[in-house]
Amino acid sequence: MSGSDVAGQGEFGAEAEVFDSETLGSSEAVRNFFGAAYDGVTRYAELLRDQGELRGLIGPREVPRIWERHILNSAAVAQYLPATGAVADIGSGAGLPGIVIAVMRPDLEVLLVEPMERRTTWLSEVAGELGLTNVQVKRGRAEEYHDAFEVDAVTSRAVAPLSKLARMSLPLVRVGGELVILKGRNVAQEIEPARKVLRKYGAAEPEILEGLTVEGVESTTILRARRSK
Ligand SMILES: C[S@@+](CC[C@H](N)C(=O)[O-])C[C@H]1O[C@@H](n2cnc3c(N)ncnc32)[C@H](O)[C@@H]1O
Repeated sequence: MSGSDVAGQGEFGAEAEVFDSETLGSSEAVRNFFGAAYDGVTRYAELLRDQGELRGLIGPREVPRIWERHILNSAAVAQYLPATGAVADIGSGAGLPGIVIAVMRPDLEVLLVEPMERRTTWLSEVAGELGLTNVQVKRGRAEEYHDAFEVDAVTSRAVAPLSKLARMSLPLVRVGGELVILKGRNVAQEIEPARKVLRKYGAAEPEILEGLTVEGVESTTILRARRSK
């Protein structure tokens, strides 16, 4: 994986403060936040820490900040997902946010859409290791599934600018469903260039939603757009 496509290099969360990931991951606030999902999320963080760099899933700089920039960041999206139904995470890569969602929301069916075999192998192994019976790994580009399935929500992080992401993802969202994507702080700038494609696929005006703050770690912004027709 080249440096440029390694997730989490400057896009998410605050750069200034560096937390000790192990300490953060075992803190009371993080335990309380995840509740019943804590053990599963912790196991996933350990797998990423031990194998993520070796398997080309995350860059070396990300290993000490897995909790801060990846787990907590991904967790922010869970609160905005529907109560039940199916969610497709487009471009799951190492499993962010898809695996975190699957652990936190066992009531949701989670489809992990990822074209690279090396990464789908990893995703299937992680799902097996964590005993996630609500995960399906779909190897391929999102566009290849446009006529294959529809879901209640599509999630995505660090895959493409909104205009491109909307084109690849909205055809997978059922009418009444939502695109719920993790974005950097400058997300508002992506809306104008995406308006035409959002209209084409019947998406309502996007909302910009707050992420979350746990133990002083601020996660990134979330953009949500409902498909109204
Ligand atoms: C920078 S990585 C981000 C991975 C993960 N979402 C994260 O935040 O760590 C982008 C991922 O999107 C995948 N991808 C690129 N184009 C795609 C497409 N058209 N459909 C689905 N996945 C795609 C890549 O293979 C890669 O795993």
